[in-house]
Amino acid sequence: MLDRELLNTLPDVVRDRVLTINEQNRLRYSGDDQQLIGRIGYTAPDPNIINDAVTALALGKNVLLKGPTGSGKTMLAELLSHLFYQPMHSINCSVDLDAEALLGYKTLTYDDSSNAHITFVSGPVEKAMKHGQILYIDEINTAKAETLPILNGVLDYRRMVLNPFTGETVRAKEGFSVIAAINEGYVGTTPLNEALKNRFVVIDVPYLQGGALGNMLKEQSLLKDEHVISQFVTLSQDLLSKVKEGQISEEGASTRSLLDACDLSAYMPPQRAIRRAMIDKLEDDREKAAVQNIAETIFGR
Ligand SMILES: Nc1ncnc2c1ncn2[C@@H]1O[C@H](COP(=O)(O)OP(=O)(O)OP(=O)(O)O)[C@@H](O)[C@H]1O
Repeated sequence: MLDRELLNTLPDVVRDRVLTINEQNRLRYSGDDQQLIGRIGYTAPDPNIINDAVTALALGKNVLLKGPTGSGKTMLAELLSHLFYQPMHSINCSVDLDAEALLGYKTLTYDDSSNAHITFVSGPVEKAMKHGQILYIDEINTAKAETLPILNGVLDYRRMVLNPFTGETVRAKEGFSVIAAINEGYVGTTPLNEALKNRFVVIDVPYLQGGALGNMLKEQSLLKDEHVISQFVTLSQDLLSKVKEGQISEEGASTRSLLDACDLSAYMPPQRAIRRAMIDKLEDDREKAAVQNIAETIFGR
């Protein structure tokens, strides 16, 4: 079901467009494809995030979600897939990502008479293009610079790619769209090449804060004590101030880690939960001490 409350936050023209695409896709997709349709779960720190991402996609733009680790970029991509009722094919980039991981690979198959055939198994880029569906490219800035140019033609007005393994020129069917995510400045990432970045509309995805964070923690975490949840919201706020002052790195204030700490706190004292889920992940001793101090101020020793 579409989330009516969420849809009502969108301007009329955008909402109508989403409803039309959603309805058309509902009639098109069944079975396997339905399993690739994302879930509702993302809470936006600012309603313009969803509004602008939906608008850009409805206009056929590529969307680049930019934000720190665990800020909900994948969840937002899933929500967009859900809103458009459009299956989503995902690629998790890394330095090992190669053309085969994007486009597909050849393999040997056997028919009923045990005769061997070489068949091509489509990768996520080819599948999303041929079916006119969503391609989600996670951590696009961890891929090797040599691999990404394959995507240039896919991302611009041509919407096509030459598959070197089959010799086929693949053209995207209507409805094909691309959502990518980057985590700028994180270890192991490189700044995204300008030509590639130029092909996207950029949406910033910051960490949730305040009341919206409290509601999300209430909904998603195992912790049900409202007072302790509000203490975690304060912890997050104080951590983000330290991030702004440059005392701790952005991932020290990750919503994902905060959620883990809340879950653990349902079964152990918050201080220990914070150490396991947040402090011990950090490399730098000064950062560890800074988080520890904040936690002690809020939860006591
Ligand atoms: N705004 C949010 N709304 C709902 N859940 C959130 C939000 N932000 C973070 N979360 C929670 O944190 C977890 C991590 O979110 P997600 O995997 O989408 O982050 P990400 O930005 O894609 O992370 P990474 O950059 O590490 O891939 C989710 O499973 C979800 O439970």
